Amino acid sequence: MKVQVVTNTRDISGRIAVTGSKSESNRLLILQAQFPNLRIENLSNSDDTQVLQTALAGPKTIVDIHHAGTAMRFLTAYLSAKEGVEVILTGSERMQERPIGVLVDALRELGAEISYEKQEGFPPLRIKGKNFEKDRVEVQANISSQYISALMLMALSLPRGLKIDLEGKVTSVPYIEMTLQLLRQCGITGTFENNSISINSAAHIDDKSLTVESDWSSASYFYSIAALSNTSEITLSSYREDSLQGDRSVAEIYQKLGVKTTFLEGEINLQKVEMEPLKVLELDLANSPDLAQTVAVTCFGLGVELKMTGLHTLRIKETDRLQALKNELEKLGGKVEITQDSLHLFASEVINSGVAIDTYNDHRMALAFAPLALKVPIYINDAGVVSKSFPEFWKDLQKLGFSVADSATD
Ligand SMILES: O=C(O)C1=C[C@@H](OP(=O)(O)O)[C@@H](O)[C@H](O)C1
Ligand SMILES: C=C(OP(=O)(O)O)C(=O)O
Repeated sequence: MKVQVVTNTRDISGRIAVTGSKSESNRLLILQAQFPNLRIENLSNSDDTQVLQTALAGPKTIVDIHHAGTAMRFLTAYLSAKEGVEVILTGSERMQERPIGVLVDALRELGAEISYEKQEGFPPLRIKGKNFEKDRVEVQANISSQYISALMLMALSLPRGLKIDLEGKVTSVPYIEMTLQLLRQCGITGTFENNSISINSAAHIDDKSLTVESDWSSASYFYSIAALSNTSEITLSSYREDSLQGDRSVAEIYQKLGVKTTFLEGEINLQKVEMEPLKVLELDLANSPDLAQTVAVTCFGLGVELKMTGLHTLRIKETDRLQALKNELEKLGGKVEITQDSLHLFASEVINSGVAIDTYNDHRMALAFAPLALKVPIYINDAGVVSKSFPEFWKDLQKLGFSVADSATD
């Protein structure tokens, strides 16, 4: 479905309840599979969480996790350490291009029986569950933190727990810290110090109910709306100042772009404030890669030059996000230079109107470009992609006064 997004007002107000964090939800589901006395509140309603729930619901011979990176990586470790399991773990065409060799090598080192069904280093995988006896492994940490979180979530099932030594520059660190904090909230002990992680064995946990905080990556699109508006009074729930999510850094980033965040009881309020216009924004997003698209589009809309680094993981996500951003921002009239790990957007005053944005099977392309409707009418191709993380997004935009119309023509 292609949609046209427009808005007649640039004064945006409203109240939105955002779904639970998909990162927290998917970690807690893997823990719940091991400890059924764990209760989870405010679980994400994203596709990525639903496919993981379905995969964990009962034994299957083929598990298809579609586009969900966390589900693919977490299940690979979880299933390979489960004696008696025999399964083929697969995903979408794109998932079959997203590397998993680093995780498979680490698991094989521990005693796993995993083979590649098609291309070496990529899904689909044939997994035969085993009891692991080793308690120490080395893993390359500069490609995806999901490999490390996957090992941590499985580690507690090993008889002596697991020590994981991280090699190279560790990327997306807050996601590793989130995994450790959630383990601790369940009563499982562990440490993460000096590139070394230790997780202790746990056979059971006390009855526990944990509430997932709403998704800060999803909140970023409302920050972009606030920044591109004339005035904004947007309230989002349920958020807290002591979040486990690294993307909470969106609040500090958008402060520089004129958005003030006020933490209220379980909510945040986003207000556009008057400030001297920013000329250049420089950011290292190695800890918050999922914010890259949001920030790039906001800066383009505001005519701010943007120099982003730390983007080495973007090329192996739902699409090559660096190339996709360059393609679509240039269709709108922007000038963008990319390298393997950086993006430079030049300040521009012109925004082409009525452009149809391609989304490349990537939810964040649709989510990030839609707020630009505050500047020019815009079309979003394959608008349904948002359901990977944020199924309610188009309805929520309408609540804020945007018109989102099915554009069946052309
Ligand atoms: O562990 C997680 O929940 C995630 C880790 C990050 O991936 P990388 O570690 O591959 O950068 C992030 O981009 C992804 O959306 C979710
Ligand atoms: C990269 C993402 O997800 P995943 O890697 O879990 O597919 C994302 O949601 O932006």
